[in-house]
This record gives sequence, structure tokens and C-alpha cells, in this order.
Amino acid sequence: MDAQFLDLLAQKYDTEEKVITEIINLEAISNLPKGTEHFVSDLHGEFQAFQHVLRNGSGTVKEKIKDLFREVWTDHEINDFAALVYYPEEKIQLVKGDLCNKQALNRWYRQTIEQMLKLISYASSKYTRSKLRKALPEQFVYIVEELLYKTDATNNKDPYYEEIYRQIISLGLADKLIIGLAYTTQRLVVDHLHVVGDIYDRGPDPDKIMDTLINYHSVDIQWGNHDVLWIGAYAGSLVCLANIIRICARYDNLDIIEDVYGINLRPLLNLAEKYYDDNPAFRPKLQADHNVSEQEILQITKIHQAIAMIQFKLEIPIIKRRPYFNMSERLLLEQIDYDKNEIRIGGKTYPLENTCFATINPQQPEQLLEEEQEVMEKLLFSVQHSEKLARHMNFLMKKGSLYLKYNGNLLIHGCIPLDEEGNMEEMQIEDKTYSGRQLLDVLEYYLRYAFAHPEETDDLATDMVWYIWTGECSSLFGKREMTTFERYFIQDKETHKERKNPYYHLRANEEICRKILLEFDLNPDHGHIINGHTPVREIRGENPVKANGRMVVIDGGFSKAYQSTTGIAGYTLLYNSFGMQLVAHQKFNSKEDVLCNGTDVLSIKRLVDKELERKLVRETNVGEKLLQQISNLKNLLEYRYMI
Ligand SMILES: O=P(O)(O)OC[C@H]1O[C@](O)(COP(=O)(O)O)[C@@H](O)[C@@H]1O
Ligand SMILES: [Mn+2]
Repeated sequence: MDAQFLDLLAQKYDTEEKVITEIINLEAISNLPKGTEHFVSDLHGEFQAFQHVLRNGSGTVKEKIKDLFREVWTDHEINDFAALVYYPEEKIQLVKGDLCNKQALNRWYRQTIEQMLKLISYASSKYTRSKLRKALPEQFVYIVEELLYKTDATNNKDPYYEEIYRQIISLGLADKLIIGLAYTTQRLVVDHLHVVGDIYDRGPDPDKIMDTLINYHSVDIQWGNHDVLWIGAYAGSLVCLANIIRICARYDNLDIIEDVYGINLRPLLNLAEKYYDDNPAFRPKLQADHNVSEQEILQITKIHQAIAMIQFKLEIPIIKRRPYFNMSERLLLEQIDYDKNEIRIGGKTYPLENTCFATINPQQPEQLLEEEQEVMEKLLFSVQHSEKLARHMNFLMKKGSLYLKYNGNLLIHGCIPLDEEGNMEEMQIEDKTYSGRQLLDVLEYYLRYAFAHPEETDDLATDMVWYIWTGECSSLFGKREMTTFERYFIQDKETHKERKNPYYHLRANEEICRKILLEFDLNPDHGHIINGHTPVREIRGENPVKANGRMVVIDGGFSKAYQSTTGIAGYTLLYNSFGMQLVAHQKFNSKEDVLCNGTDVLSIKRLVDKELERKLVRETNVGEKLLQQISNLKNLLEYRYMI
């Protein structure tokens, strides 16, 4: 082993005892049960529902409460206490309103703190004291540890403990302590969170989800196609930028662009007012609880058309300069007969409806008007100078990747492009051909390059980000085409179909999944592929667990817009030391409903995989690192102290 490295290590562990203590510590940790991993996907801006799932640990919090108090509490009491753990600030206010006097409130405080401590003690039983300490409310660590680790068989210290409780309450600290303990519990039930893509688009609050993730104790992200679209916009891709604004307009979410990220939409609105009018195909899909005036709807409808037409124009030069994107069928503006209002697609002619081609020059349909060009330049400037967007995008880059190998599983938002025979599909990029893992690696390389060079807007890397959003060999999309144009302008639903990569039906086949796991150097006997992206239609009897358990698809539709197709409100996955469980969530109504009526979104659990023996930290990614550290320290012992 490198003497220089060992000398450096010796600076930190400068006595024999320190080395030995650390080895004992790491050995002990690696023999603890593995922490719980929590998988979510396709959040699509639904912050409230996401938050609830996060706060209840997909049902884990309530399970722990039941384990402890099932014998002595009614269901109502269990629900009440669970609501306190999920939303402590609000629940405490409700309790205060219910209790008639100070004495009753003090009794409630005394009881509740003790119950919370019991819960924490139970929820942290598989962690080290040091890990628990880090999860405790900072200002109360000392007190809480005193109460948690009571060791007094003789009862000599009873008055001491009672005094601690009394002081907390009389000094007015009980609220703060209970709130802190509730958050500690939430944190303890989930050790690590995986977000398998699509934080952005359709729903109203992706920024709040991002802020929550930034503050979360341990998280990674597998980018979804919608996330990549936002990254692309920030990285200088005008066509990605047009897309994010179009989708925000379509879902009545322009305030995300304007108010949340501070991007000025006035120039776009001026352009929209000049060239567009009302148009039924471009009216926004309104959020249920959003009051929007007719005048605003009209404005959004105009913006929606203006930005959609800019998007369609911007696609053309990219398709032309990148023939290996294989997208020439998508040069749709060139297939239009502007006099007859018809289009030719796949050898057939279709009438066009609800058209809004006022800015198009039929001879050169890709040409942006000078005004359009100017609007896009201003928008891009604004996007690239939004401090909040920069923070969110940097976090996406730091914690995100196209795929992740974690504890033997492969996490990926969309697909691994395959051909009909189940071989890795090849894609040519310039003069090289890529497939399987190599293809994903090169796509990620381009995305990172584009992000590092936001001033370049037409280079291959920037175009490639758009390809990841919409290309047939993209692991995040994986459909032959995205029929956005057809969905706006053509009645015939036949043209709306998007042909899926064979992966989406072959993934039901165990052999195929084993082959994919092998492609990523994962053990096919133990590994799983965890996917998001395609809503599982539980309503039609589709099973999210496929290929004899090797494949788990967890997009059940957090997105309200998709809940009528899926029949549920999303899946999440839990992987603890006992195995893997899928959780199906019922529709989330509101926080108020949980608080007042105790209606927790009922979760139904299904076992995906059961460990034959309880899985330990040493068998995980983190464990691998610990074992490496132990080996380094053992080398140091030998090198320095001849042991
Ligand atoms: O429901 P909308 O807004 O029409 O969007 C449909 C488009 O979204 C996509 O499904 C992509 O988004 P998802 O990754 O959420 O599936 C496209 O394939 C499709 O054209
Ligand atoms: Mn997706």
C-alpha cells in the first residue's frame, strides 16, 4: 500500500488506540441491519402528495406506531398520533384548541413527549447512537439523550427525570421539542431516498419539491425526461426552453416560470397578443382549485400558441443538422399544404384543425420572425440568470445521473433501448456506434458537457439534451416519436400514437431483465430494475411487478392529470433489511383531511422480495466503503505499529 497515503492517514489516526477504536467502530456499524431505502418517481410538481409520502415514510411511521401501541390504543388514537408526527406544527395547534385548560395541556405535553421518545427509541434501534444524535433537534440533544438512555433500575433518578419534563413544559419549550422529535422520527424511518425521475412539469410546485430535496438528509436522483428538459433550457437549448414554457402554459403553471423563477414573460406575451387569438386546442388544462379569469385564460391560450409554434420551428434545424437523430419524419411544418390546411404524415393526408400559423413563412417554415428570435434570446438570458433556477439545476446535476447502480439494483427513469429481439439497440452519434450501458454513459457525458457550457446553444451536446427528451434511442423517452404537433392539430387519434421501444413489452420477460442487469455488471439473481416513466394502469389489471420480480415499475401517477388512467395515486417502494415492498397509494386529498379526520392515504403493501437473512450494512454500497476503510486502517496498523 502507498506509504504516502498511509502517512496521511496516520495524521488523522495518530495513536494506536485511535486506529483500533475506529476499526472496532466501523466493524460494528457494518454489522448493523441495512438502512431503509425509499423510492419515489414521477412526482410531476405534486408537492403536497409527495410531502405526505415523505412524512409518513410510505406508511412506515404508522407501522412503527402500531407496533408499539396497537395493544393499548384505538385506531383513532393511532391516527391522531400519526398526524402529529407528520404535521406537528399544525396538529399541536389543533390540540391546543381542543383542550380546555392549561393543566390538561401540560398533561398532554408530558404524555406526548414520552410517547415520542418511545417511538424514536424504537425507530432508531438499528442505528448507532452517533447517527441518532445527528438526527435529533440540535438544541435538545443533551436533554433528549438523558431521557432516551435512562439507566436507573433503582429509581434513584426518577425525580431528576421528572424535573426535566417539568422544566421543559414550564419553560415553554414543549412545542418546539415535540416538533423536533416528530421530524427526527420522519428522518429515522427512511435512511436514503431515491427519486427515479420527473420532478418537473404538469403539477404546480416542482420548486417546492426541489427545496425539500435540497434539505433532505440523504438523496439521489435519476433524471426523468422532464427534468432533462429543464436542465436543457438552463444549459442553453432554446428548443428545450420553448418546451418547458409550452408545458407550463398547457397546465396553467406559468407562475412557476414568472413568479417562482422570476423569468419575465412580458416580451412573449406581447408577441402572443399580436399574432394569436383564442383557440380551443390551446386552452390551458386548469388546476381544480385555481381561480383564473376568462381574460387570463385567453392570455395563456395565446402564449401557449406562440411558444408552441416557436418550438416546432426550432426543431427543424436540429433535425437537419443531426441526421443520425433519425427524426426526418418530424419535419412536420414542411409537410403542410398551407393553402389547403392539410398535412401529409406517413403517406396519408390529414386535415388540420385549430391552426395558428400566422408567423409561418410557407417557403421557409423553420424561420423565426425577428421578434420571435428576440423573445427567445431574452427568455434565455432571464433563465440563465435566475438565481433560484441555478440553485435547483445545480442540485439536479450534483445529485442526479441518467442511471444508478445502488445496492445491487439498477435505477432508471425510462428504459434501456432494445431491438425486437431484445438486443441492446444501437445508436450512431457522429462516426461512432453506441448501445446499452455505453450509450447511456455517452448521453450523460453530453448532458454534463452542455451544462458546463451554457453559452453554447447549437453544438452537439446541447442538441443531444433535446434528443434525450424526445429521441427514440433515449433511455428517458424511448418512443419512436413524440406526437405533440398531431395532438394539437389533427383530429384523427391514429396520428397521436407514440410507438414504444420494444423494451416496454420485453421488460416483462425475466431473461431480458437478467441480460440488462448483466450489461450493468449487476448480479441477475439478486438485482432488480427499478423504473418510473410509464404509468401503470392498475385500473386495467396491470401489475407493477414484472419479470418474476426482477422488474418494478413505480410510476402509478402522483400526477393528478394521470390518476384517472392509473386508478391510484402512485406507487413507492421500500427496501429495508427484510426485503423489498411495493406500496400503492390512494388519492391524497389534503393535509387538512389527515389532520382533522385522521384519514391517512391508505397504503397497500405488496412484497416484492424477501431477504432470506436480514441484510446488513456490510452488504450495501455504503458497507463496501466501510470495508475499504477498515482494510486501510488495518494496513496502517501494520505499517506504523507492526501489529
Ligand atoms: O399529457 P400531455 O400533456 O399531452 O403530454 C403527453 C406527452 O407527454 C409524454 O408522455 C412525455 O411525458 P411523460 O414522461 O410524463 O410520459 C409524451 O410521450 C407525450 O407526447
Ligand atoms: Mn417520464
